[in-house]
Amino acid sequence: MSARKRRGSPRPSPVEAQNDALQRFLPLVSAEELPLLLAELQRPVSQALRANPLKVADPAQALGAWAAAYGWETSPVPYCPTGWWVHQAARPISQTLEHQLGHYYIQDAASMLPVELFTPHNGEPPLTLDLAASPGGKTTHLISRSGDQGLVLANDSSQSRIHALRLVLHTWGSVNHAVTCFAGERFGAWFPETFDRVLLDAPCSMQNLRSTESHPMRAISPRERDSLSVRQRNLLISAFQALKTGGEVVYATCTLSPEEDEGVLDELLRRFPGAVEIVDLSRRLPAPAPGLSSDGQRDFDPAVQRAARLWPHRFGTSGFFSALIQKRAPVAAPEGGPPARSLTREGMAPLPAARVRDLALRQGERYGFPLETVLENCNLELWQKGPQVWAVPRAFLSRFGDLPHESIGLPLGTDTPDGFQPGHDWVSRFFDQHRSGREILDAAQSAAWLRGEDLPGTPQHFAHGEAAVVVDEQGRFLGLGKAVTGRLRNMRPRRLAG
Ligand SMILES: C[S@@+](CC[C@H](N)C(=O)[O-])C[C@H]1O[C@@H](n2cnc3c(N)ncnc32)[C@H](O)[C@@H]1O
Repeated sequence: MSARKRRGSPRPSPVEAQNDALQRFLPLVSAEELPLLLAELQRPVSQALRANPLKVADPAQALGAWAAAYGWETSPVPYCPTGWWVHQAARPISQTLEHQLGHYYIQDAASMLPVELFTPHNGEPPLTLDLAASPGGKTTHLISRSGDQGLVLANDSSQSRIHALRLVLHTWGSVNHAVTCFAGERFGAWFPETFDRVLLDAPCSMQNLRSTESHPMRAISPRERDSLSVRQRNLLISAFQALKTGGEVVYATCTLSPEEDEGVLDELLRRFPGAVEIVDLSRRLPAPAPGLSSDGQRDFDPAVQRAARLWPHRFGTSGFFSALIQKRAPVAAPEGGPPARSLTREGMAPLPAARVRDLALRQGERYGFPLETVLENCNLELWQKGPQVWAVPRAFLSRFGDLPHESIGLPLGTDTPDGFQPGHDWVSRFFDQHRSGREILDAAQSAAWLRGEDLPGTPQHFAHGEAAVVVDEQGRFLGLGKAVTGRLRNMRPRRLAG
């Protein structure tokens, strides 16, 4: 039991925690900016969303259509072309079909900055490591930025947060990713000089000056802060070692504590002199938001001012910190290879070529879906695990084939006694390419279907046990159905019931 509990003193409320943090940060804000910060903190922060270019061909056009349909008042997030604030909403942004389908992700606007900082790739699609990824908001952004080409290795050390990460990536429709669960500190030794991009969205004290219902601020002791900054430093060193020379690391936190922000960058610069280049972000942002030169007790390396410190009044966000770091020279890394467990030991086996051809033929005949072309364009192979068939990234197999993983790629579907049943997330991702085998529902039927009900009556165009792609009158994907005697059985995943 903690000393506080033994003494019976109550924990500071989120508002008290926010006030404490504000008092601590006040000396770091200039006299001219202070009134702006205080005024900003009186305003509620607007919700924001980021559109999914894997599923939405023209994000701006889609945003316009959603705004009209759901009564949203929006404005663009200036540094993220796929991001918008939603200031007013007749229908909440968390309660739409498009949200369920992964057409957009709800994300604080500050959190849209870090991934936008990576330089656009040209040539080979990038090999990306997301070192602390759960629940996966920024992982989806990394996947959008690479067009789901190359590979995103999404890692998080917390087993209890892996399920959420996997779900977010499957809903987003990503195929070229793998999920692992290791301490991020190990990657520098396991994979030195390997990745083109590394994102470290570090575990932090969340002293961001905005306490919301979903993310209440809590008080942090100096001891806790110190131990967090040691962890952040070790994670950033590991991220830097795992990066290829010439590659980029983005370091981000959702805290304004200098010990966890500029202080961590300062230590990286000292650790690897001559190898670390902190990129000047002043021209990359709509207005300057420089890092601090000092925390009041010690002066930092002047290079850390090139980072972005988002006091809430800069862009109307929560407090946030981000830096883009380039690797100019190789650095020493501890020795030690990664653990290995073959895919066969995981119960996975490559699908024989004849079975792939057969599946492709049936998918083509029934849904007009060009399976082999999609596998080729996305650089995927089909593997079987139990009754499930998975589309697995070749980039994972060739580089990390034996690395124990939590999941890789996306399920294409499942073998059932009634034949092959396509996977919901697969069809949702490649919906436009499933041109036939559709069942169109009217408005009343669609509403019932979305409540999880079956559709009464035997569907005409489907053999017994066959899967139908169910759409509404606007042509939106409502899930898959299975034709059985007397009804179309609702196969929407239970997680979407509501
Ligand atoms: C700020 S959150 C990441 C949020 C995520 N990037 C997103 O955008 O949705 C930090 C994450 O770091 C993870 N974490 C904490 N210590 C870690 C470590 N040593 N190695 C890897 N992950 C760690 C936590 O489990 C937590 O999920």
